[in-house]
Amino acid sequence: MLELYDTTLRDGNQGEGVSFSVEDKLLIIKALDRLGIHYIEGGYPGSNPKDMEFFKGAKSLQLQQAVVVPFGSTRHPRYQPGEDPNLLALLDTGARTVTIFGKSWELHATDVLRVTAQENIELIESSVRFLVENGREVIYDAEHFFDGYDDQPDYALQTLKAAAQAGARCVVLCDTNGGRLPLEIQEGVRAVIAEIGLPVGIHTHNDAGMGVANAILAVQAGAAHVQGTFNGYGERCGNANLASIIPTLKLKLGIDCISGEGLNQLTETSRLISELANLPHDERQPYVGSSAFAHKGGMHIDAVRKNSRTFEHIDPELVGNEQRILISDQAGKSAILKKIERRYPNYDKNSPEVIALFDRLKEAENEGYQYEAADASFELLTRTLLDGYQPFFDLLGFRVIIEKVKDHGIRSEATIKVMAPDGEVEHTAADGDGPVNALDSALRKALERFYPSLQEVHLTDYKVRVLDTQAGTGAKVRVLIEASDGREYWGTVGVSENIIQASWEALTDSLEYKLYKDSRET
Ligand SMILES: CC(=O)SCCNC(=O)CCNC(=O)[C@H](O)C(C)(C)COP(=O)(O)OP(=O)(O)OC[C@H]1O[C@@H](n2cnc3c(N)ncnc32)[C@H](O)[C@@H]1OP(=O)(O)O
Ligand SMILES: CC(C)C(=O)C(=O)O
Repeated sequence: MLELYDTTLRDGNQGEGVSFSVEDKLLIIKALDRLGIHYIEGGYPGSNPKDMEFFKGAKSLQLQQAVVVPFGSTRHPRYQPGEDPNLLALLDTGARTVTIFGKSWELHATDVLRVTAQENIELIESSVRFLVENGREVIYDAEHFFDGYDDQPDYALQTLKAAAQAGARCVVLCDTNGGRLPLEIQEGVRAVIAEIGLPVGIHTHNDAGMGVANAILAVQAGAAHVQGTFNGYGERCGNANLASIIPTLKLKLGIDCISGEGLNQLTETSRLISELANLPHDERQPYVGSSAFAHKGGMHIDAVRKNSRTFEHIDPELVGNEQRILISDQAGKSAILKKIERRYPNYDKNSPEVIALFDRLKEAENEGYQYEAADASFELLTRTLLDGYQPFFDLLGFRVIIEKVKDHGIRSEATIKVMAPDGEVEHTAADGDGPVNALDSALRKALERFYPSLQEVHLTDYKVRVLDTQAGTGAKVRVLIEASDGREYWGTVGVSENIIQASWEALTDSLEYKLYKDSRET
């Protein structure tokens, strides 16, 4: 069985902008355990009090299968093993498996540790032996193995043999600088397997964009343990991305490293980790990004409607992801049919309704509307054209006042008049941080009496894009709003030369969609 070793919480945490709290780490460990990861590197206890603290909390975790591992280095040349603070910190965690790294490249021994090549071998041997004699299972990470092997193959192998003779359970070959190419990795792994009677692991970085490819080739060359981080977090360009490695191993190479149910949780887990890292999820990530199975070209959408295998390398559900159809000016009638087929199963490409919607879409996109991120506006447009949908409210008028008095702040106020379907007219006013906020508040004030569920809606994103920059301040703008009611997110769009009008369109679509959605649910 191939071992999966996750180092998001240690090497991933070395990535720019990534810093997990103890609580984040505990949540991530539970998610990785549910997924089926075998080893989770939790942190570097010799590095900082937060990581030491983390290992105290980790002891009480009830995990199904994952082993939580602390990470550290071989002893410092200044200390004997029994005095080395870093080795003692590893023992202090109480973990039964520990990982330490040592130098495989003579350059690092002489220029960084400032010891001789032979002294470096002794550091490795004595550190591993000390941990083994203290009852620990040791995973030995050979830092810069491939650079060292390229420079002096015999020396690099000697460092591994020192770890093996001292009792390491497994040696992990690292492409620490991330600059090696797949065939070099394959050759190195094969050479080590031929020389060392231990399971061999792989740990690669992405500095040449080869992180995942290098890990996969290593496994094909016989590596039995693969390290990586979720979402590819890690120092510089990051580590090999486990969210790509795992499905590739399981689905392409048939390596049974994770269960089918585990694999189904891949997208959810990757998103959770982005969330806890407080970083935007990379939607272009293979397998787990929302663009991974999103089709935009009209011909491609036509093909996936006929058979999804034509443009999908795997079934997205296997990794917990889903197919998405993007509506844009590059869509054809098949794209429209795919979007509406559940509600209107009897339409085909020649239905006048479909042609009308297609023509309106092309026109609207030409005017600057973009429905790719505005599914809710597209749904309302569809319902209006195909079913004569009647909106829940009708705007009779609004006025926005922006007032600036010297030495005082700027003030925005909106008044609004709307009519509900029963003919009742509501006239309200509200202040706001800016004109759009004032309009939003006045509109809600007017409508919430009729439709209390609008209180659940909040705007989660507001984006303005200038469409014809050469027109200066007279340019047309596109406003995209994302809203949520805590259960669902939806996007709406508005376009105008007037930013208030564009915002108004997107805003009203967003409230209208909530009412439409609620009416469908009841
Ligand atoms: C490839 C990797 O990702 S390996 C992991 C790298 N991760 C980190 O560095 C994050 C955690 N590191 C830390 O918190 C700190 O560097 C500490 C606490 C470990 C050490 O802090 P300091 O004692 O102040 O040392 P500093 O960071 O300045 O220098 C690193 C020291 O580690 C030594 N060192 C580097 N690799 C090894 C090794 N494999 N074995 C033993 N010592 C090592 C260096 O020689 C240097 O010691 P020196 O100053 O006596 O020459
Ligand atoms: C020491 C190892 C595991 C490492 O982080 C690397 O080589 O990148």
